[in-house]
Amino acid sequence: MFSFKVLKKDPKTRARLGLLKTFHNAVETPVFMPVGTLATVKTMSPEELKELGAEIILSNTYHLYLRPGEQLIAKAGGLHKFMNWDRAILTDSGGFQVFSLGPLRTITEEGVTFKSHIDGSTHFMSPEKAVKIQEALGSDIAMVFDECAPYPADYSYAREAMLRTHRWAKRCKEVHQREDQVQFGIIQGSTYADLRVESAKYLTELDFPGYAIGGLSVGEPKPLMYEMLEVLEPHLPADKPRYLMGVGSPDALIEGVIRGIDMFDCVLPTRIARNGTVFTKYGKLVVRNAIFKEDFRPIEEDCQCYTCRNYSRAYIRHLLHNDEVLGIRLTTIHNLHFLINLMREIKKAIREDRLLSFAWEFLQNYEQGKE
Ligand SMILES: CNc1nc2c(CCNCC3CCCCC3)c3nc(N)[nH]c(=O)c3cc2[nH]1
Ligand SMILES: [Zn+2]
Repeated sequence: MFSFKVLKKDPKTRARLGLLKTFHNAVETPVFMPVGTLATVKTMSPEELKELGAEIILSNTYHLYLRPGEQLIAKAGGLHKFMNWDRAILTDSGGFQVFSLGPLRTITEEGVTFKSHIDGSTHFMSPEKAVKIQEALGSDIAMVFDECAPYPADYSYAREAMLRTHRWAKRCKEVHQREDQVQFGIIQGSTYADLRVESAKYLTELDFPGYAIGGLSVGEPKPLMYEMLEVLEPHLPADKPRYLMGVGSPDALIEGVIRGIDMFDCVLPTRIARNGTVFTKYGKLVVRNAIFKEDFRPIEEDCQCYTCRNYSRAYIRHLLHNDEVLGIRLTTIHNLHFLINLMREIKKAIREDRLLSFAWEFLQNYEQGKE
C-alpha cells in the first residue's frame, strides 16, 4: 500500500512533518532523496547509503532505457533487485532528461522523438512508453511523462506545453497498471502564477496520490522559484506529498520546507563532490584547493560523518589531486550526510516549534560563505 499522513503542521510556516509509506519502507518527510542516475548513487554502496540515513533514492527512466535497457532490469527482477536496494525508489519519467539531454528532439502530441546523448541513435518516448518502462523497473513512485518548459518561456509556449503535459498526465494515468507502484502528477506552468494555479487545479482533479512541482530550478532566480511555491501552496491537496523536482542546495531546501514542500531531489551533493567541493554550515568549500595542502583539520570540526571523523582536509585534497577514487567517495559521503542531516535537524525543529529560528540561524551562517 501507499499512504501519506501529515503528522504535524508548523504553527508559523507552511512546513509540515509527514510519514510517507511506500511499498518498501516508511519515509519521514521532509526528505532529501539522493540521485542514482544509472542505478547507483555514484561511488556509494547501498550499505553506505543506509549508514548515511538515505531512505528513498531516485533513478531515471531515460538513462536506464538507453543503458542497460528496462527489459534487462526486468529480467534481473526489477531495479531494487538489480541494484540491491530494498528501500524506496522514485523514478523520474525522462521528460526532463529528453528535453535537457537529448541534443535534437521534436515534440508532437504523440510524444518526443530524440537522439540519444550516448550514441546519437534516434528514439521515441511517449507517456505510454514512459509508464511501461517505469513498470518494468518496478520503482515505488513513478513520475508522469511531462515537458519541463525552458526558462524563460513566453506565456503562450508555457501554456501550450502545460496543456499538452496535462493531456500526457491523463494518458499516463489511463495506462498505469502496476498495483505496487504509484504515479505522481507534475505541475507545470513555468513562472506564470495563473498557469501554475490552472495546472494544480487540473492535476488535482486527476487525483494522483502525490504531486511534484516541475518546471522550476531551471535557471530562474531563486526568489521567483519561491514565489511560485507560495502561489501554488494553497492550491495543493494538504493531505498529499509535494515534491519539488531538482532542488536543491541547503538554502533552497530550507526555503522549500518553509513553503510546504515534503520531498526534494538534487544531483548537487554527488556532482560537486566529484569536483572536490563540499558543503559546510558556512557555505561551500573547495577542499581540492591548494590552500588545504597542510590543513590537518576535518572538513567540518563538529560533523559526525565517516569522512570528518577519520580524515583531514590535507589527506582528502591529496587524494583528489591525484585522482584517487577514495577522494570523491569521502567528499560524497560528507555531502550526502550534510543534506540528510540538515533534513533531520529541520524535522527536529518542526517537532519543537522552532523551525523559523533554526532556518534563520542556518541561513545566516550559510550565506556568510555566500554560496
Ligand atoms: C535541476 N533542476 C531541475 N530538475 C528537474 C527535473 C529532474 C529532477 N531530477 C531527476 C533526477 C535527475 C538525474 C537522474 C535521476 C533523476 C524535472 N523532472 C521532470 N520530470 N519534470 C520537471 O519539470 C523537472 C524539473 C527540474 N528542474
Ligand atoms: Zn562530514
